[in-house]
Amino acid sequence: MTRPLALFGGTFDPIHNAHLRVAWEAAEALDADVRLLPASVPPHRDQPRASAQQRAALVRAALAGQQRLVLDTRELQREGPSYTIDTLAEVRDEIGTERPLVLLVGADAFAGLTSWHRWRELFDVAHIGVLTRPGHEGGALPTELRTKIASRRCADAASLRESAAGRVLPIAVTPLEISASQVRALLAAGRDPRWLVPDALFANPDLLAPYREG
Ligand SMILES: Nc1ncnc2c1ncn2[C@@H]1O[C@H](COP(=O)(O)OP(=O)(O)OP(=O)(O)O)[C@@H](O)[C@H]1O
Ligand SMILES: O=C(O)c1ccc[n+]([C@@H]2O[C@H](COP(=O)([O-])O)[C@@H](O)[C@H]2O)c1
Repeated sequence: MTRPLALFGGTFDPIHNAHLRVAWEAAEALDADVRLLPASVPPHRDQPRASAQQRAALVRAALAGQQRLVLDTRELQREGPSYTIDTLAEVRDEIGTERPLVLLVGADAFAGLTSWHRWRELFDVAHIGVLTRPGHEGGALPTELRTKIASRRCADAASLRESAAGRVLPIAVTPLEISASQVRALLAAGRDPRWLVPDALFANPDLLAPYREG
């Protein structure tokens, strides 16, 4: 089996240090390349403060200087809600049927999986890596989701190399209690989110401007 490819989608409004650190730790844990995919029109939430192009520019700036985490802008090319099943299907077509593909989601996002568009099909196309997140430990999952994953759970990254899709792996990452909501609130209040977001986001004043405007 070849090395897995991992996809980490998000609204990234804006990207922050927890996104970066957990994606990095997942890349290490899985020995995978990780692509970060800003959603153009995120399903199931209010529309973001910054445009898709602005959020992608923030991700691009945040990732400068390293190669392991890569920006993938494919969701910006599609009309309508950025459904993850469509993204996975596109990537699966590109990489072929054999390579392990891993969808990375935070524990909070995973708990809401049964509300996602064609959620059951996600397991046909990819594995799911569930990243721990402070404040989202151990809550009961919906019964349907528990049933779906009962026989799919695995305990180590090596298991994800045995097939192309269909397993669920919990990935314990450094607990970092940072959220994009917190960063937006600081900026809206005229405060400085330094060291909650990468320094690169301050290099160009335009990057964080959408969050500072009244
Ligand atoms: N601190 C964190 N630890 C682990 N996973 C996280 C963390 N922050 C975000 N994620 C995960 O990153 C993905 C993208 O999250 P998103 O862009 O919505 O950020 P957020 O901080 O949750 O934003 P918001 O506060 O606007 O809801 C989701 O799968 C989410 O669960
Ligand atoms: O496909 C769906 O129906 C779906 C519903 C909710 C969230 N998602 C995806 O999950 C990822 C995290 O979402 P969010 O809202 O926490 O940024 C992001 O890539 C979203 O596009 C996808």
